[in-house]
Amino acid sequence: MQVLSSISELRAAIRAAKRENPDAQVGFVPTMGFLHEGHASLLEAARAACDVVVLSIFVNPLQFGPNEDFERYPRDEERDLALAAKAGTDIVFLPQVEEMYPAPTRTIVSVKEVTSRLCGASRPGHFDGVATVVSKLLHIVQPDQAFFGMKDAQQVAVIEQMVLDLNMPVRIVPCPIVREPDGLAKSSRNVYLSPEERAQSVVLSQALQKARLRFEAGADDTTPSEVTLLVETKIRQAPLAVIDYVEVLEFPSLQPVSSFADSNRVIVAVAVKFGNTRLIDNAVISI
Ligand SMILES: Nc1ncnc2c1ncn2[C@@H]1O[C@H](COP(=O)(O)OP(=O)(O)OP(=O)(O)O)[C@@H](O)[C@H]1O
Ligand SMILES: CC(C)(CO)[C@@H](O)C(=O)[O-]
Ligand code: BAL
Repeated sequence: MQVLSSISELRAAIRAAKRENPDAQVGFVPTMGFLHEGHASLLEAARAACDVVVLSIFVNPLQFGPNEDFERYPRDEERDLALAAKAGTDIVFLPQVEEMYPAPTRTIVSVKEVTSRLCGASRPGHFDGVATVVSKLLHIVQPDQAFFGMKDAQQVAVIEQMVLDLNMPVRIVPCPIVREPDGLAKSSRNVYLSPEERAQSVVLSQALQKARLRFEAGADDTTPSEVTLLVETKIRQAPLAVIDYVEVLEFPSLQPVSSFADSNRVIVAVAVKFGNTRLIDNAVISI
């Protein structure tokens, strides 16, 4: 496995791999590091579908708000490289901030409408930062396929819209959410939780499970506000949970649903704070 920190070295390595096999399919997994089984599942999906697997680890300052956790975001390069190697990665791109942003960027990629709700509303500017860095990374790596986790379902919708609108020649592959045995979605930020918060964080997945069961019992005789209330009531059973949002929207447009009779696919999306730690989770349900 090659570990590279400059854009020129990375481009040379990908060119060399393509010289060796001109038909090589390049798979790309962008991350912010502190890798866990969720990231490993993306690398394994890339390994299964592609000949060359490229992983990027970059904590992107552009997507963090002024009062967010950029400085304290967990980092562990040695552990990340061991996990990446085990998952079959060929090339790891580990740039410093100065390599990605040698000067203040004057070009921002801003995706409209799909960013107006959920994390787009709670974290102003966040998706401009994500779309800009993902656009840069896609231009640098030029993969055939790029793999993203559905834990960040709005991010998947944003990137799919960007790739469509800007005619980027890459296939976006959404991958399922990997969970802890008790249901909590794996996330680098889970390490911030105190033991008490960790125990209570299980309400997110339990609340989404309740929503799933409600749809299974019959989508025709429920409403978005009833599902929202069901989910909020379950989350409020955790005394330390502070709800940021609970929303039921059409997926992937992320626009409001008036009645389930008119929708094929909806997302029940939640963001909940435990102390300073903000967790997100969702269920995408076909009706
Ligand atoms: N539990 C998971 N299952 C599947 N994919 C995941 C999971 N967690 C993260 N990913 C995916 O890994 C990629 C990189 O995400 P990132 O490095 O931000 O990890 P994270 O654990 O989501 O961190 P954070 O704590 O910032 O939410 C994204 O496409 C993300 O959706
Ligand atoms: C896609 C991404 C690597 C861009 O910084 C980040 O938003 C993430 O880890 O999901
Ligand atoms: N996984 C999304 C990256 C972020 O929270 O900034």
